[in-house]
Amino acid sequence: MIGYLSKFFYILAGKRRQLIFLIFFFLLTSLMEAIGIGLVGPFIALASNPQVIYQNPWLHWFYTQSGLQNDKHFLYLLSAITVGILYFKSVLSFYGQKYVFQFSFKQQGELSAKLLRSYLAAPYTFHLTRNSALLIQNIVNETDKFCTHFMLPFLTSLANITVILALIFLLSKTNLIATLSVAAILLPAFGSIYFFRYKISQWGQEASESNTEMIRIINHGLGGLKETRIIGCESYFENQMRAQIDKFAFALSSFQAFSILPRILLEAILVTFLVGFTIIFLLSNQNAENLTSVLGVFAMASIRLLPSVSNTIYAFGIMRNSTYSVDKVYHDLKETENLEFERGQKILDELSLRKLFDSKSYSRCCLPFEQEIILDKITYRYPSATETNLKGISLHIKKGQSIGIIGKSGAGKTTLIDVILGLLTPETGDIKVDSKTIYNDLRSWQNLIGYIPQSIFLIDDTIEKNITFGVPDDLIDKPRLEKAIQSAQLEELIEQLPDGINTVVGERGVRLSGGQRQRIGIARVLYHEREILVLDEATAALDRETESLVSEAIRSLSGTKTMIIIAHRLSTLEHCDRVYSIEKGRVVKSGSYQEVVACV
Ligand SMILES: Nc1ncnc2c1ncn2[C@@H]1O[C@H](COP(=O)(O)OP(=O)(O)OP(=O)(O)O)[C@@H](O)[C@H]1O
Repeated sequence: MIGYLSKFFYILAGKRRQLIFLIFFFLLTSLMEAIGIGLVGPFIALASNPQVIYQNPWLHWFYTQSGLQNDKHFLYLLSAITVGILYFKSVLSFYGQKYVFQFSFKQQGELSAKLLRSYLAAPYTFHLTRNSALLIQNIVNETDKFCTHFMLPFLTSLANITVILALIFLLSKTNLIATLSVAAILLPAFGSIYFFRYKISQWGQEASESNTEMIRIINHGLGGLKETRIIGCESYFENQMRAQIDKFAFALSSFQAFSILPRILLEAILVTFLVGFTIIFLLSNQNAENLTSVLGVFAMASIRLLPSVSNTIYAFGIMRNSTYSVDKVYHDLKETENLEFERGQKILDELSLRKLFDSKSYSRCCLPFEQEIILDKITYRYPSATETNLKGISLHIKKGQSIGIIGKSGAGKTTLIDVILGLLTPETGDIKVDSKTIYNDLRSWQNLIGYIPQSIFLIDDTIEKNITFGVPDDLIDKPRLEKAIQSAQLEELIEQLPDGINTVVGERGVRLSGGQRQRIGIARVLYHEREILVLDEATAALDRETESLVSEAIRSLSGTKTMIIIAHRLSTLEHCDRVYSIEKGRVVKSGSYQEVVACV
């Protein structure tokens, strides 16, 4: 558990001051509680025999200090102090608990945001090996488990443990043998958690894994709804889901059933002990007055001790059950932090983002680009690939030029584009802009680029938000938006829609045709007015007529923009200044459109 606590403190880095404050707060409330309960014993003894004032040196001292002349008045004063302290403690512990809840749930939100940020900043290769269901599970469920099933029980058990220690100390002052007996009863209950610790962790892991699997199955079934419906395999996904639900239910119910066991045992053993203690006390003919006061303290202590102990045992169980979540959150934060550091890639803060989208300061966010881009002997191999995917590729692109890249399926065109976009880092070779490597400041290089992939990603929002993608509302440039819509041949479509540019396109743009989605992607890149345009089969989804109109719009940019275009339809590359033909990760031919295409 100590190892998990160090992970816990790593995850909560920067919050140590609040944690220390909380721990002190709990110590204070426990102290108040101990004093309150400690006063109950003398109070009962005093009520049944006022002579105790003169027998007990503490009470006698207090009595003389109070200046009261009457035993009864002293009893009233003592009862008022006892009740007052308990009320004060109750108010204090209410606010303490409230603060703990506020702290925990705030941390959950911050942790989810921190994880999302880490995933967004992580290298592209990180995402090539991770299923998004796993990331969703980590951001939403594991952070929830970390906060509500690890941090919250940890903090409340700190409070409970201080109460337990204070009460045991109090008991030991009253009757040492009885205290040792209580300790002997409590130890096996704590021991049961220790004994079953691996099983408890395993149940937690199984529940988490089936949760991830459930998200994955839902993604598959609903994500490919058309295919699912036509093939008729709905029950295939349903059965997969049921299998995971069974696993999840088994893991959760096993843990829940186990976690109440110590509490039930503890209650039974403690009651047996109290009854046994009373009988032994009576049989040994001890003073009944002593018994009343000792039992009074014991009864109060049991009322408070029993819930504290069973809550602590329950909390330990829950924490143990959530260690898998702590591991996952810790692992991903640590891994992405290292990767981010290695790559020097950073996420723009609010101010830099606004600068980037503000046309007045845009150029200051970019790498200076006046002459040329040089790709110098780029080699790249995917982490899971056995063969090198790009083998010493060199390209030379002058500012304002358009180059075309052709090649059979699997030749390495998209891989090359991903290297140019800065998503994949080459094993050897360099990309230079005006003789400066882009790898010293990848973000400034990416700020120069506009990208249109084979299939455009649309958010479930309005057409306007999809075109201006990521631009804060107050920075949306309306005339620029109109111009982009016009150039991407979207005017007619928008006019037909009842809500025009404010029409919501649906998840991944389901309410639009493939060609319309692609044109929104083209409008997006035109709106952002980047210096370099990278088009990966950008017009492939368009019909011939729209394609020629859109291609015309793109072509009209040649000379002003630098373009890197991948196309299967060779006619799309006709206007390119230079065409490169790629085969098995190598440039096999380059030259003018006529020189290269004539050989294909
Ligand atoms: N994530 C990956 N991990 C391992 N290998 C990959 C990965 N992505 C692509 N590859 C391999 O890299 C090679 C080049 O793929 P790439 O997608 O660049 O080809 P392409 O020329 O763009 O093909 P297409 O025209 O069909 O899109 C292929 O052999 C492919 O199997």
